[in-house]
Amino acid sequence: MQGLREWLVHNDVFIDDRLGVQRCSDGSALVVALAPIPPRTTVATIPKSLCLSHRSSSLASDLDLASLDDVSPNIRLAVHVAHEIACGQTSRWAIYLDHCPRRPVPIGALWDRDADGKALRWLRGTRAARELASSGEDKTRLISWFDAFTRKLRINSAVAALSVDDFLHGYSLVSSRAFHVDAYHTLALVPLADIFNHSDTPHVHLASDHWVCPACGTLRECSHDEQGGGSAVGADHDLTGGNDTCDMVTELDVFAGEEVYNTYGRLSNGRLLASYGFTLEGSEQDEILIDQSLVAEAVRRQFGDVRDLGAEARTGSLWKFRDPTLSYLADALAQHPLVVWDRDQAKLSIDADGRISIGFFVLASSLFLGAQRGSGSEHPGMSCSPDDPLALLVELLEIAEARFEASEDTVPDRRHTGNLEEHLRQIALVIHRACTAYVERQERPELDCEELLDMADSLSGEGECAKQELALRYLAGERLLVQRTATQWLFSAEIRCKAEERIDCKGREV
Ligand SMILES: C[S@@+](CC[C@H](N)C(=O)[O-])C[C@H]1O[C@@H](n2cnc3c(N)ncnc32)[C@H](O)[C@@H]1O
Repeated sequence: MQGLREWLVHNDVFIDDRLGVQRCSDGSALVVALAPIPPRTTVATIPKSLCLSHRSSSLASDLDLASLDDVSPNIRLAVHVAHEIACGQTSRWAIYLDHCPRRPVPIGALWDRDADGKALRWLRGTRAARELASSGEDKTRLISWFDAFTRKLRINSAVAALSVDDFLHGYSLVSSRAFHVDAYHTLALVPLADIFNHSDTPHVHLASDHWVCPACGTLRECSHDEQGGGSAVGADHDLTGGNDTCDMVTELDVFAGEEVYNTYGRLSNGRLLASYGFTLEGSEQDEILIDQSLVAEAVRRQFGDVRDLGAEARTGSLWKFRDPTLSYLADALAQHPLVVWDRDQAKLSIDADGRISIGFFVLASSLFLGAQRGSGSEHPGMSCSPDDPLALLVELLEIAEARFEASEDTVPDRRHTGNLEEHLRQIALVIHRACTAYVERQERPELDCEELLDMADSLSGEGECAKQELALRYLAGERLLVQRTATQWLFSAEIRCKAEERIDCKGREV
């Protein structure tokens, strides 16, 4: 890595002497601390002019690439990166690119529908599969986009010689290594910053002034200010001076000898797998998304109601809390063991601790809460009016917490909670049913986390096997979380009995 370090220093990169860059036996690289480093230390500064972006690459002013303005930043930068790699030693970034993976990084987005079919099957019905679908950029689509793009190029265009493999390689580097730098470069490869691995409790983060002139990249006043910051590239770029750097800044104490981790963002394992090709065990940022249709169907089956709750929730007519209510609910849920606050009321999710989002709980409770609105029915011992669904909701949450913490039917005194207890039992069963249905849509729903991990352990090797192993470990993590959530809601013996009446020992509905 000495050659890379020299190249970085030669290009005005500052690297704290306490940082070491190491190459591992598998060819990957990482950053270690050679001595203790306190928090709030700037351990590296990288001039933005050294970042490889669509603004700085040797194709920056190539008119052939004007059509790239309409594609995603990932695809656009992938073409520029692929071209720089193809330039070989004539590229300004040759030494840096030599230290990047030479073969495509196996990010989920590039898994092949045929060759990696088994691995992809293990992802069926998971958050990872959802991430792959939502980006709209899988291998098949990328290949057809590239085909169409290159067909429109002039024969002697600088990018006409690129192969689809070059492009996919570039795409995998961009997906797994690029950062959003600022309003001018947008997405870019940032040498050195991209050697840090990711953690959900990172030591460093990348700091960069985002609000530069989007037309020329300067931090200072410029002629584009009067024009309202145009998007055309001016001839008089000024990328020098000021704090025109990307800085790596510590946010924790770093101890001598430990690996120094960055953060790529608050990313779920599904997203990490799709965009970076790895997952974190026990990640605090993990989150599973549950389809509205699953919860709506569970409500329908539990309460025997035929209304299409999913549609109601989608149109926002079900529940919309206003600002003062939002903070009240957020406070009520600050320490709740089963439900977590989320400003996005439409989000139905399970967090890394197995807590469901408030949107999930509200949808699961919707028929009950909705039925109370204006019903005039009395709830013995209730401190809220039946016309006040918010108070009812908070009361339900309080009882759920008390029941869960006590794990038995002793507190709070049932006489004071009246028939709310019975409604809560129904809601708990809805949540349990929705979680079970989530697993039912996945591959081999009868297998638990341990069994999936045993299967992953039995696989070894590279390529397709490694992808299958990754997919199995990912699925095992999801299964553990969803089954834990489902079980958490069976907090009283009565609910357990009711759930057992309709599911077999493998969690399947009977
Ligand atoms: C920005 S690069 C980090 C540097 C990289 N290790 C290298 O060899 O240059 C991101 C890639 O590093 C790997 N990576 C990063 N963080 C990781 C982690 N916590 N566990 C496993 N792999 C990780 C993944 O392959 C990911 O696609």
